[in-house]
Amino acid sequence: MHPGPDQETKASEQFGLDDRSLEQLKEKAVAAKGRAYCPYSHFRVGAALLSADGSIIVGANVENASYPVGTCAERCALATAVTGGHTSFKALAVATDITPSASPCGMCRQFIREFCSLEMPVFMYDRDGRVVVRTLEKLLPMSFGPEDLKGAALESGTESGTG
Ligand SMILES: O=c1ccn([C@H]2C[C@H](O)[C@@H](CO)O2)c(=O)[nH]1
Ligand SMILES: [Zn+2]
Repeated sequence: MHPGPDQETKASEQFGLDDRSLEQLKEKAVAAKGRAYCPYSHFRVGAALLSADGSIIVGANVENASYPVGTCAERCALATAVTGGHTSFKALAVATDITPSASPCGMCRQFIREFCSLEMPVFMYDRDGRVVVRTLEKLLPMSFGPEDLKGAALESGTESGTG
């Protein structure tokens, strides 16, 4: 079976997204892939975030001569979105040139967890535009997030953060 547009439509319905927004999100993730700076791995990744206000913020992987310093497309997009004032997100799309599609690395999953709900869908597009979609909860089960720290602060009476 070819999991093409049919599966996308189902996913958009399942997650309450309109088809047009999802199509734009995919197009922008694929376009962002073209902006990747990856002279070391030659592995292009594009990411696009759908903000609650309907705008789309993109990112791509940006590598470095000191290899570990490079950053992934997902964290690039999120940092850009957050510093642009976006605090709530409806979906994330990631695009690569491989098949089957790649999924966000562990570091990115935790980074996404900080700002996005566990129900948020992550659409992963392969080189042919085929998509696999999973919720953040599915990608990062039993996760640790901001509310866990709040619980600790309340218990010890240090919620002001001043010690
Ligand atoms: O989901 C992923 C996986 C990898 N990369 C980047 C990191 C590095 O620049 C290159 C190879 O790992 O791909 C991403 O941006 N996102
Ligand atoms: Zn990553």
